[in-house]
This record gives sequence, C-alpha cells and structure tokens, in this order.
Amino acid sequence: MTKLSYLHEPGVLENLAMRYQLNEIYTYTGNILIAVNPFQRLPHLYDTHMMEQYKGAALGELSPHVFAVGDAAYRAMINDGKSNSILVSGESGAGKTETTKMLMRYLAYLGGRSGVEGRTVEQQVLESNPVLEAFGNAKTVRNNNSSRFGKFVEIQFNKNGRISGAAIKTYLLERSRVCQISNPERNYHCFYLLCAAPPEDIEKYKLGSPKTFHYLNQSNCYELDGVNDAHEYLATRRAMDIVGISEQEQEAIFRVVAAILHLGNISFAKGEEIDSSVIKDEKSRFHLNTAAELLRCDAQSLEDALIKRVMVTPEEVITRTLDPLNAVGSRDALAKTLYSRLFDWIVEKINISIGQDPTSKSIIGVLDIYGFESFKANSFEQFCINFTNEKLQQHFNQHVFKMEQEEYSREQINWSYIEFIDNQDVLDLIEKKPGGIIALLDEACMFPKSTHDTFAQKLYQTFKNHKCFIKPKLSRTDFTIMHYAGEVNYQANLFLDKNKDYVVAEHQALMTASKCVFVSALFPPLPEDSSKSSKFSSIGSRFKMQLQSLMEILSVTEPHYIRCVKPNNDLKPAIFENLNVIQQLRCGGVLEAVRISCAGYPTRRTFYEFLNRFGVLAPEVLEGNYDDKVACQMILDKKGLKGYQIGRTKVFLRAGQMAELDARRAEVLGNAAKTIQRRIRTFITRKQFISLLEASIKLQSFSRGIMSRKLYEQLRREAAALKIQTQLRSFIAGKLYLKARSCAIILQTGLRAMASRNEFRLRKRIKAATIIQAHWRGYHAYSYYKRLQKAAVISQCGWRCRVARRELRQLKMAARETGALKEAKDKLEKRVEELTWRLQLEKRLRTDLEEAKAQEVAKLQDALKAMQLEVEGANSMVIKEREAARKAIEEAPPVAKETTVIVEDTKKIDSLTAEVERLKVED
Ligand SMILES: Nc1ncnc2c1ncn2[C@@H]1O[C@H](COP(=O)(O)OP(=O)(O)OP(=O)(O)O)[C@@H](O)[C@H]1O
Repeated sequence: MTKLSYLHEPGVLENLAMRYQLNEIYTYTGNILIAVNPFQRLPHLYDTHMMEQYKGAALGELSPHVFAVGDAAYRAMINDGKSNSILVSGESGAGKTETTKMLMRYLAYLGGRSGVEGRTVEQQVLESNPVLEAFGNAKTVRNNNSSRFGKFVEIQFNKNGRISGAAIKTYLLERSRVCQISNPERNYHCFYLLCAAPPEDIEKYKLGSPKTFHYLNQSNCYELDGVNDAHEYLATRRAMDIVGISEQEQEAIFRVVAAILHLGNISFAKGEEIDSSVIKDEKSRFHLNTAAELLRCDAQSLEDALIKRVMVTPEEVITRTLDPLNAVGSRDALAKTLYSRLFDWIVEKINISIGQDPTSKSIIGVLDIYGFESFKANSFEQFCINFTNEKLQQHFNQHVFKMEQEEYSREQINWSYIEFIDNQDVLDLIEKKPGGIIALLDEACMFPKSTHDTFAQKLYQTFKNHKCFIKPKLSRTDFTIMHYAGEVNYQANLFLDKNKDYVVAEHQALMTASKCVFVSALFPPLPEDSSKSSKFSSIGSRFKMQLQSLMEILSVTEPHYIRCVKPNNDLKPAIFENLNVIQQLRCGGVLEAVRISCAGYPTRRTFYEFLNRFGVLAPEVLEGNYDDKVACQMILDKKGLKGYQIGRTKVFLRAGQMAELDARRAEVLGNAAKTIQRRIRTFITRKQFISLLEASIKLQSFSRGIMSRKLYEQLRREAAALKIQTQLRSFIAGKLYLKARSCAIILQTGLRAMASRNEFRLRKRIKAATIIQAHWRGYHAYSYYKRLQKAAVISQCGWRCRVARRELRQLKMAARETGALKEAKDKLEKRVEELTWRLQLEKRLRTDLEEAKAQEVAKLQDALKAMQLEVEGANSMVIKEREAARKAIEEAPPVAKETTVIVEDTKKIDSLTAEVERLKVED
C-alpha cells in the first residue's frame, strides 16, 4: 500500500478490492497487515510448505502474509532479544480468531520442538483454542463462531527461541448471553455440546433437547451449519485432556454447565405474602432439585438464595423476600456469575497447566480483541470495547509517530513541526480519575438512589464543555462520544446494572458451602479485610485496570498490527462492499495511519529510487555525473517544489508532491510513449498492410481462379445447351417439314384427284351433252321430218281430197247419167269414208305426236334442270374444294400453281346453257 503513489482512502480501498478479487487477502499498509476475510478455506495459504517458505524470509520479500508478520516478530525477538506483540483487531466476524490461530500455529512451528510427541507447551497453547471457543464463543448474527471475550496470549520463549510457557488473559466475557439470547443467535457453544453428549452423560446431568431449556429456547437456532455438536463435544473433551484439565475437573465443569441450564428452568410464582415468590410448579422444583444436586448444594438453601435476601443491621437480621421478577433476576445473576467464574477458572487452569516460564526474557504476545463498534443502540459493552480501541489507537499512534520520528532522526531531517495526532482527550473523558465517565459511573453505582437518569444528568453537567462529549438534543439519557473512528451514541439506561460486579452474599455463601470442591473453589470466601476496605467493585474499573496492565505489557513490546476486515455482512466469499470496508479501515486506524504519514513526509524514496524514477524529468542532471544527493536536489529545484527534505539516504516529500512529480513524469513518459507508440504503430500498421496486401493478392488470385473456373464451366454449359437447342430445333423443324411435305403431297394429291375428277366429270358431261345433243338433234330432225311428213300428208290429203271431189262430181254426173254412175257414187262414198277415217287417224296420230313431243320436251327440260343442279352442285363442290385448296395452299408453302380448270369448266357450262336456251327458242 505504501508503494502507492497516492496514499488516500480511494486508493487504499481500490487496492484492497483488486487484491481480494485475486484471493490476495493480505496487504501491507506500512507496518500494518490488512487481512480481508476470504470466507472460504484457502488451504494452500497455510500449509507447512508455506510456513517453510516464510521461515526466515525478510518482511516484504514474499507476498504479504500473517506468517510474515509472525516471522518478523519472532526474528525481531530472537535478534534484538526484545518482546514483541501482534495486535489483531477488527469487527466481529472479520477473522481475528482465525488469524490469531494461524499466528499461534506458525509460532508453535517456529518455536516448537520437532518430533516431540505428547503434551508439549505449543500443543497445549494450540489446543487451548477449542476449549476457549467452546466456552467463550457463540453464534451471533455477525459471526457463527463469535468470540464473546477479548484474549491476549503471551507466548514465552527461552533463550534458544523455543516455546517455554504461555499465559492467556481474557477480557470482558459477555455475561448477559448466558441468560438472554435473541433470534437467530445462540448461547455459548458448550450448552449445545453438552445436550448432544453421549446418553450416559445426558442421563447423568438429567438433560434433554436444547429446546426444553429456557436459556436456549429463546432463539429458534439450535444447530450450526456444518457443525456436529456431538463430535464437537468429544473434540472439546479431547482438547481439555491435552490442555491438562483432568477427567474429574471436566466432569465438574459440565456439571456446572448442566446446573446453569436447570437453573434457567426454575420459574417463580407469586407467594402468599406481598412481594414474595415461590417455586412455580413441580417442573420448576424438579429443575431446582437437579440444579442443587449438580452443584452439590442443599436444594432448600438454593431456593432461599434465589428468593430471599438477608439484611444485617446492627440491631437485627432481617430476611426479605423477593417478588417473582426479582427472583428471576436473582436466578439469572447466579447463572451469570457461575458461568463467568467457570470461564475464568478454565482460563486459569489452562494457564496453570501450560505453565509459565519465569526465566523467559522475551515473549510474543498475540492480542485478539474486538474492534471498534458502533451500532444503532450502543450500551456498556460497546463503551468498554471502544475504550479498549481508543487505548490501542493511542498505542498505535505513539508507535507510528515514534517510528516516523526515528526515521527522521536517522535521516537527520528537521521534523519539529509535524503535528502529533493524539486521542488523549477521549481517553481522559473516559478514564480520568476522578471525573472520567468510568469514575462517575462507579460513583453512581455506589450511590443507592442513583438511576440511569441521574447518571446521564451528571454526565451532561460534568462534560458540557468537553470537546469530545455531545449531549444529543432529543434524548434524556443518551450521550455521544467523539471517538477517533467516529461519533458513537450510547444509551446510558443499563450502564449502572451492567457495571455492578458483585456477587449476592447469599449466592456466595451457598456456593462456598457446596460439597463439590470444584464449585466451592469457584467462589472462594472473600477476605474479611478486603471486603471491608473496598466493598464495591465495578466491571468498568476492573476492565480499566486490566487494560492498564495490558498497555503496560504492550508498551514494552515491539508492536505489529494486523487489521482484519470483513468484506461483507453476508459472510460470503468474493463480495467486497466498499462502504463497509472503508468504515472498518477508518475504525481500524488504517486510514489514521495514512493520515499520520501524510502529516509528515508521507512519501520517501532512496536517492537511487528517486533518480531512477524521476531522472527522466531532467536528463541533463543524469548525464552531468553529479552526486546522487545533489542530482535529487537539482531535479526537485528544477521542478520548483518547496518544503521537501533531503535526508542522508532518502528524499522526503510532502503530501501531494509525489503526485506532482508523477504527473510531470507521466507527461514526459507520455510524450515518449506517444513517439514510441507512433513508431510502433507505423511499423505494425505497415507490417499489417503488407501482410494484408499479400493476403489479398493471394485471396484475389484464388478467388479469380474460382471465378474463371466457374465462368468456363458456365460457357461449357452454354455451348452444350446451344448444341442441344440446335439439335432439338433441327429435329423439330425436320419433323415440321416432313409433316408439311406430307400435307402438301396430300393436298396436291387431293387437288390433282379433284382436277382429274373434274376432268372426268367434264368429259362425262361433254359425252352426256353430246348424247343429249345427238338425241336432241335426232329428235329435232325427226320432228322436223315428221312435220315435213305430216305437212306432205296434209298437203297430199288436201290435194287428193280436191282430186277425189272433182272425180266424185264427174262420177256423180256419170252415175246420174247411168247406174254405173251410182256404183261409181258408192265407191266414191266409200272412198270418202276411208279418207275421213284416215284424216281422223292422222289427227289422232298428230295429237299423240304432240303429246309425245311435249313429254320429250318436259323430259329434256327435267334432264336439263338435273344437269343444271348437277352443274351447280359441281360448282359448289368446286368452290368448296377451291376454298379447301386455298386454305391448304395458304397453310402450306406454295408448291403448286392454281390451275384454270374451273374457269374452263364454267365456260363450258355457260356454252351448254346457251345451247339449251337456243334449242328452247328453236322449239
Ligand atoms: N483466513 C481465513 N480463511 C478462511 N476463512 C476465514 C479466515 N478468517 C476468517 N474466516 C472465516 O470467518 C469466520 C469468522 O472469523 P473469526 O471467528 O476469526 O472472526 P472474529 O473476528 O474472531 O469474530 P468475533 O469477533 O465475532 O470473534 C470464520 O469462522 C471463518 O469461517
């Protein structure tokens, strides 16, 4: 972190976040190690191989690690013969206990005796952890295995650097948890472990499910994820064996734990007298009896101790009864006292059995203590915790400042004006005697009529002008203290009750009288004189004294700081909540350390480093072959910086000066980088261009090859298609030609046939006409002959008639003349008769001839008509055929020429018609 050029909150936070994402959970900020809780097992970080690597490695040589801090403390102790301390702090769940365990493991590895089996000191030190965790840890909302006490483990080393003893000091166990828990938290683990113990133990202690005990069933949480209480019980007993707690002692410890559970189940009902109470029911009595039995005391005495108070006045002894509410309070007070005494006994026992080494000259102390706390509601516990942190912060400030001072002195620079940041004011406010808050609280506790109200008023009155004390406007009992890590508002309500640390005399007497040595040892009788001299003891002042002695120890040790950080409240890996972390860094004094550094000369560089880094700002100085110190001075003067200091080996810069030099350097380097980038870009671009060009040419030739092949294929296909088309067309044309040809031939044949038929028909007609003409002419000549013959007959008849009549007249004249004449007359008469008959015959013949002629004419006319019809039919046929022929010719290519046959036919018909007409006229 100190290598960051800009040491400020965002820089620190960003650095932590980035490292956390890479599972780099450790980071140095100067001499503080920041450990961000990974919330996941990272075994590779803590294996033996890792321990070997860090053994003897200088701090900073390897990656930041808790082992490196342990190693630095161990080396410093060995080399300088001085005690060291490692202060591990952080909020609940940040990983303090885990880190402390790692440290102890590493120190045991460094200072342990290899290959030694059995109960070695280092093993006992390590195994003390599970025992303390079973009795001092509980599940809270912020941590499933939260230590409810502070711890300082002092590991003693002999002159050979081997672990020779250890001492564990605990601070401020959370007593209220024994009787009161809220959902989803749990009570101390040991209660649940005992309820999951083997059946014989359960039977012995008359236990059952945790759900049946009032001290456990106030919350719905009974089990922990991934934790088997039955296994843990056995593991705890094993660890107890190792740390030297005997079987009988273990039995007694768990007997007391069981007794506390039974105590919690004792309920009270109102008694017959006013303000009195009685055991509520049989069930409660059973638990009372069991508790008494387990504590090896008289049940009646226990009952009396719970519900009665004895007041001794000079005159008499008064026994007062408690109402049920106060009886419950009395019961809980006994449970809390029992438990805290038990816890203290276990710690004490561990210390005794591990053993102290009075000859040890050097120790390494590991402090695992709660970090600064600020909740919505803050009570006495937070007050004590924050008081501790103020104390540690002061120690830290002094240490950091001292280191700074040492460095400045070493470098022989003037540091007189550096402001020392101190929190003495707050510490005075809290612990000053007389007049501090703790003193006022003790005073209020001793004064029987005091209430939290009067206590708060007293505070307001006393500190109304104190710059670190604020009275909130709207509250009558709250008060605010301005701690180094921020303002915290405390509720004074329960301060008085929580500060009182006395055991009710009846309880003390009861327990002291226990038949069990273990139990009675938990409550040793108070020395007569001491009880008189300081009757009152308060948690606050006891804690203050504990802190005092802790600070005394720490002040003679070389401190190393580990700040544990909880990256998120979900207790999940890989989540880094910035706001949460920055708050913890502020509270953990990390940013305060940054601030202290910034107050002096936060950045310092050796001459070599400085020239190496900023030589580029004045190349002429580098070339000038000056002394390093002079060269640094020249560069700083050239850049016009003021207020810096040049030490013996280092340049010391004020806050912000490094940034300024960096900006200039960045500018110079930026320009240089731009030139290099330009050249490189040109080079790269040219290379890219050439390779692109080559590639594109290759690509083009390749694609052209493909295209040509495609084109050739297409042309080939086109040529083939053309050939196929030609063949097909010639085939179709051939077919068409043959069809047309055959059509033409058919047409020609038809036409020729038609012409031949016409010719034939014409000839037939001519022949018929000739016949008709011959007949007609025959008929005509015949009828002419007949007419001539008839005319000749008629003229002959006329003539003969005339001759006959003349002869008849001559015969008639002769017959008259003689009888001959009469014969001649008869003969003549006969002749006349015959001639008349002949005339009539002639006439009839003529009529017949006339009729025959008329019939012949009619017949001829019919024949003519028929012929005309035939001619017309032939004509229409000719027209039709002509039409068909024309169509065929039109369709077919002209092959044959039109003939004139029809015209000739028509002419012939016309001449025939004329002939017929002429014959008619002639007729
Ligand atoms: N280095 C680590 N590697 C893996 N897990 C860790 C590490 N440090 C802490 N954890 C986890 O975080 C949990 C809380 O750690 P731990 O009990 O040490 O916190 P704490 O600061 O001691 O809290 P509290 O003040 O409540 O006792 C542990 O139970 C463990 O699961």
